[in-house]
Amino acid sequence: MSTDTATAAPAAQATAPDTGASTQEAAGLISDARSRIDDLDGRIIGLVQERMAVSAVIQRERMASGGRRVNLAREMEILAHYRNQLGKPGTALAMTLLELSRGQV
Ligand SMILES: O=C(O)C(=O)C[C@]1(C(=O)O)C=C[C@@H](O)C=C1
Repeated sequence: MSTDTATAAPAAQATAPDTGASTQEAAGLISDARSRIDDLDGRIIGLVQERMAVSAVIQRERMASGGRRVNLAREMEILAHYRNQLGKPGTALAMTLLELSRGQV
């Protein structure tokens, strides 16, 4: 077994997430930005879960009153909103949100 320092990474390198950067400065910036992204993703997931809960209330109320789970006209509005704000990938995002909120149709 080799104890060569070239192959034995220092503890800090072994535990730090791989940023792909080749300077400490860049690695620090990337790590900070990744923390912000992790925070944003946590908030986005929380908002998606909140959206799902609100959607469930609407669907339950509509079905209890004799309506259908799905309202296609409303879904068209939502798809257009996301497409207008985010471009074509926005449509796919809205479709995913709708599937999470009301299941597959
Ligand atoms: O707005 C409604 O009527 C809903 O039921 C909510 C919602 C949505 O999650 O946005 C879910 C299902 C419908 O097909 C349309 C929209």
